[in-house]
Amino acid sequence: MTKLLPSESDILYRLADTLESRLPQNGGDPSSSYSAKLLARGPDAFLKKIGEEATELVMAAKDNAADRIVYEMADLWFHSLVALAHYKLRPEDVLRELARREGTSGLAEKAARNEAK
Ligand SMILES: N=c1c2ncn([C@@H]3O[C@H](COP(=O)(O)OP(=O)(O)OP(=O)(O)O)[C@@H](O)[C@H]3O)c2ncn1[C@@H]1O[C@H](COP(=O)(O)O)[C@@H](O)[C@H]1O
Repeated sequence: MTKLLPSESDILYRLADTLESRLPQNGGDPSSSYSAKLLARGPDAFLKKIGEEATELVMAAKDNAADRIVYEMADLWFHSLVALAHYKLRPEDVLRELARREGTSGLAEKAARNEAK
C-alpha cells in the first residue's frame, strides 16, 4: 500500500470542516452546494442517502469489484460525514471510539455484554 499524501491523510477533517460550513445555521447555500441542500432538507434526506449508498456498497462487494467497492465506500463515508455534521459530531469522535476499542476482540466484548444481562 502506498503512503498517503498529506492532502489525503487529513481529508476527513477538512471535509468535516467544509460540511460544518454548509449547515443551514452557518449560511450553507442549497443553490450552490450539494451538501448544503442535503442538510437543509434534514435527516430524512441524508439518512435515505446513507441507506442507498450502503446498499450500493453491498452490491459492489457481492460483485467482488474492487474499484466500485472503494467508490461506493467513499459515497457512504461522505454521506455519513454529512450526518455527523448535522448531529454536531466530528470524525474525531468516531476515530476515538475505534481507538478505544482497539485490542478488545468483538467476541470478548459480546461475551461481557451478555454476562452483564
Ligand atoms: N465528497 C463529496 C461527495 N461524494 C459524493 N458526492 C455527491 O453525492 C451524490 C451521490 O449521490 P448519487 O450517487 O445517488 O447521485 P445522484 O443521483 O446525483 O444523487 P441524488 O440526486 O439522488 O441525491 C452525488 O451528487 C455526488 O456528487 C459528493 N459531494 C461532495 N463531496 C465533497 O463535499 C465538498 C462540498 O461539496 P458541496 O457541498 O457540493 O459544495 C466537495 O468539495 C467534496 O469534497
